[in-house]
Amino acid sequence: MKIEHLGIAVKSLETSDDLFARLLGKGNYKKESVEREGVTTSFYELGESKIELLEATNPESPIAKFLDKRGEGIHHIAFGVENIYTEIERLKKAGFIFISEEPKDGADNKLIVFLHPKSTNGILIELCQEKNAV
Ligand SMILES: CC[C@H](C(=O)O)C(=O)SCCNC(=O)CCNC(=O)[C@H](O)C(C)(C)COP(=O)(O)OP(=O)(O)OC[C@H]1O[C@@H](n2cnc3c(N)ncnc32)[C@H](O)[C@@H]1OP(=O)(O)O
Ligand SMILES: [Co+2]
Repeated sequence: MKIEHLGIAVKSLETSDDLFARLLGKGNYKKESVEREGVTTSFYELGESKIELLEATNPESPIAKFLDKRGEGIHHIAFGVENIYTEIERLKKAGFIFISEEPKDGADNKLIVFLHPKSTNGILIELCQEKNAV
């Protein structure tokens, strides 16, 4: 398991892409919308991990609700795992609660699930696995 990405909620990708390009000294490598999640993402490589900027595409988006409640900032930590199904079972046995136990298509060619922050010390944790690894 590794930190695959840090998810950061932003109001405007245009503004934040400029800020992160200046901060990291390089541009994003991908911009991708995932309508099911109500987000447009913008990815930056950072060694073994990535930064995923997230802009809401509609007011019902989890990102829109997060921004309304907490403003811009770190939204979630994504763990990269070898086998998402094995990890779901392991974590369920260890007492963690999933928002949905069924992996879904995420951005950047991943399968993803989320644990509920109430079972993870108030931190939204995402598990993600390369899609072509299954
Ligand atoms: C495109 C996919 C991409 C990828 O990597 O591939 C992504 O990462 S998509 C990211 C956006 N999608 C999600 O976040 C999906 C999972 N999130 C959810 O299902 C909801 O956001 C949920 C269930 C965490 C909260 O939704 P709810 O409608 O219950 O909102 P509330 O504001 O009522 O929150 C309830 C409770 O949870 C706390 N909360 C909400 N968001 C976060 C967060 N990001 N980190 C920590 N805690 C969070 C919120 O403060 C409430 O706590 P309370 O003590 O009741 O105030
Ligand atoms: Co993510």
